[in-house]
Amino acid sequence: MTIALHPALDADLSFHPTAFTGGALSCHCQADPVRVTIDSAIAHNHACGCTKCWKPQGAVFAVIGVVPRDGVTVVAGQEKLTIVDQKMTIQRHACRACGVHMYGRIEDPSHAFFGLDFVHAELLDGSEVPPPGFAAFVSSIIEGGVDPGEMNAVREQIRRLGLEPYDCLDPVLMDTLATHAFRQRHAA
Ligand SMILES: N[C@@H](CCC(=O)N[C@@H](CS)C(=O)NCC(=O)O)C(=O)O
Ligand SMILES: [Zn+2]
Ligand SMILES: [Zn+2]
Repeated sequence: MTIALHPALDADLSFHPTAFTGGALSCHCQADPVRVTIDSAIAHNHACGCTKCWKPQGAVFAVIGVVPRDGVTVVAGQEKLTIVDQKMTIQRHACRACGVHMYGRIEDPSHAFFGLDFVHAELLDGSEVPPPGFAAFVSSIIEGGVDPGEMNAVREQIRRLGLEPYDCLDPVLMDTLATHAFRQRHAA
């Protein structure tokens, strides 16, 4: 049995790396979409199973990565944007009309990922997008409604795509968070 993980994961098992270095993201509104430009490649692109990240209809995973916030510019529809939950570490700026999250921003300067914005590559106009490198917050899909009995099959499905399923972030990002925490705790 296979389940619909995300269109980018379900459609093609052999992802094509790309030389993508920027472009424009559009929300799903037919009329007057919100548009956001990014001026760099997307790093750490991954699937995220948490309940907070935006997913397309029917998907249980989001696909999301990071870009430097200085290169993220809202070029149309600023008035349609709203912050989903001000209390979250990641302030997700979403289109009020269609619900798509255009970018997620960390405003706390002491956070390890301050300076990076989270974006969904699938919203880019017509460009090939970077392949996800791992699956994060996999167990969280249960909170989103997936039957816990399906988890072995889901993790197998992810591994068959050549991705490693993690229940938090991957070791590179977890080590970055831990290193930052150590340095903050032991700062002179
Ligand atoms: N189990 C929780 C996990 C939420 C979570 O921690 N999400 C991660 C990955 S996006 C995070 O960094 N969240 C910070 C935030 O949303 O501000 C859920 O599914 O809601
Ligand atoms: Zn919209
Ligand atoms: Zn998430």
